[in-house]
Amino acid sequence: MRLDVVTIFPEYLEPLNVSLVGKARARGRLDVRVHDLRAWTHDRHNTVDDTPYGGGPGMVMKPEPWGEALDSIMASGEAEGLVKPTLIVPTPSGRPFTQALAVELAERPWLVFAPARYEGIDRRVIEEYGERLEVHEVSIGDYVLAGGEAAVLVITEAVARLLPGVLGNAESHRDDSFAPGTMADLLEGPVYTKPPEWRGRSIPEVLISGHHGRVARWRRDEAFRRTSENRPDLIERCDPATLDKHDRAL
Ligand SMILES: NC(=O)c1ccno1
Repeated sequence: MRLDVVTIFPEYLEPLNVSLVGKARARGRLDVRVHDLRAWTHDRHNTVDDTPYGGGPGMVMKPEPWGEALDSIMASGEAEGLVKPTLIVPTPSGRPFTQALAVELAERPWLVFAPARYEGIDRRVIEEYGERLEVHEVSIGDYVLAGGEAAVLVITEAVARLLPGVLGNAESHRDDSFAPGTMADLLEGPVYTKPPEWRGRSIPEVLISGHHGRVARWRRDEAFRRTSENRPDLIERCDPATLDKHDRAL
């Protein structure tokens, strides 16, 4: 997967050089290219924003630098044999970024991120590229950040960990919270490791029972309990047949 990020704060994306994403890049699973939007400005001040039409607070990101940047990046990808990227625009007014969308995006060969600053990007940029590309305006939560770069880090990690060969154990994301399938979209339950006793706290006996069926049942029940406590909305969403299927599989 190739992944391009256009930003006025390239240094904000330094974390993409470390940990899981950094290792994926080192293994050639991920080709990450960070671009400074100001490279596509032509005035002395490298201007990327201006006052909003209709008045109001703050500034809006100008369409010209974005248009030149996205056209240039698309041309570079096409020169490397890539067809068209999926454009991702992190914004508090986007649709929720979910594990299901992460799974969908992990199947794409090329993602381009357009994290905005200020009050956002001139709408005509989304309209222009929406006619040519698949565009996802996504929110990582019901809060407003100073810019979309933090959301790019979140989305990139959620997608990168799903790429083949990135997670050490290919099974690791099978039981992820929110992962469709065996845990029926329930939250992950509690996890434990050695030592068996810590500050007078022991681990659930079932986990050292050696009885895989009992362990699986315990984990499912704990996932159900934690989901009921923290995200009852997910229980409502659960398809009873899926839950039953999981029970039958235990
Ligand atoms: N909530 C978000 O995804 C977001 C992106 C930029 N600002 O907020």
